[in-house]
Amino acid sequence: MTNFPASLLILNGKNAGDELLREAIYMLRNEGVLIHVRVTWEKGDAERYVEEAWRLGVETVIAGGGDGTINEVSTALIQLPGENVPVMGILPLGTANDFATSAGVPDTLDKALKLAIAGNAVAVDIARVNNKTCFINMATGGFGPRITSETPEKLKAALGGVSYLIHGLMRMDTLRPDRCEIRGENFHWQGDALVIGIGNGRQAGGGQQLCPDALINDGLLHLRVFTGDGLLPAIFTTLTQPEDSPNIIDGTSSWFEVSAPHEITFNLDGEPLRGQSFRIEILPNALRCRLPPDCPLLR
Ligand SMILES: Nc1ncnc2c1ncn2[C@@H]1O[C@H](COP(=O)(O)OP(=O)(O)OP(=O)(O)O)[C@@H](O)[C@H]1O
Ligand SMILES: [Mg+2]
Repeated sequence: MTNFPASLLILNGKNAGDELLREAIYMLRNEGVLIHVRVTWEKGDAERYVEEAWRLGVETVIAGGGDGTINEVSTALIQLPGENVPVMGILPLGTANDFATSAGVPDTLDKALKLAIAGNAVAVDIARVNNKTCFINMATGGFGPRITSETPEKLKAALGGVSYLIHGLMRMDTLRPDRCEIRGENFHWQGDALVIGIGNGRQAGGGQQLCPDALINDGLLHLRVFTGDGLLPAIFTTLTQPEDSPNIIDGTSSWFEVSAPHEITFNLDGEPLRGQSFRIEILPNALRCRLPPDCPLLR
């Protein structure tokens, strides 16, 4: 184990009291593995710790948290200059962990830690919105003020992944289709959209496979639009039997432009972004990530 590359674990503060994790880290250190640990308190902390990791020269920065933590760590990593940019490892400790789950990252602490520290590093894509905000997993968009707001923290803490489903049902009444226009390479669609999913990865919202064919190293974004008149039964059929649904538009492109006469809220790996026009582009091979050898998201 002493030959394992040095790591810095960025632990989302929500998980700071995890005693099993503390034991696992001490055990690794006893075996000679160099692993620093930093704990976040709010947005922005992860970015500073990524810079520190880079200055320390560690080979791996481990994102210990959920999709939001992975988002912050990966976004900060792609901004680092030079050649010695650390690789990203993933320790799934969030509520939904959509990216980690769909990537096949083990959900047991020991296995996930081993993979994060010493797994095979693969170049993966990241998506950038309006030249600024990034997402590594998925952007989901919809109309209505509350549709993509984050599941309340208390509900998440009490119910875990199920809370997304419940919260989703609670806010169904706010779902309403609205006009929008979407362009991409060889792609143009205009109509009434209910939900828009643009994926680098495949699933969001605690297991909803919005872009089932997406790969994180194909240089492409996968688009799925749920169209229709906003009747709830339609979206349930659509989610359960997508192949039979007339309410689905699919597309792939290295970029998409979405514009609408009314405000859309996009949820980028769990963080909201509102606006009327979005340009989303893929940045191919933007960072390296330690993933399982049989990762279903790799081509
Ligand atoms: N100490 C802390 N306490 C509460 N929130 C924190 C803390 N540190 C960072 N955050 C915030 O946590 C959010 C990211 O949480 P993350 O997505 O990792 O977990 P999650 O939402 O529970 O999991 P998932 O997104 O997989 O469902 C960010 O908005 C970040 O600013
Ligand atoms: Mg989150």
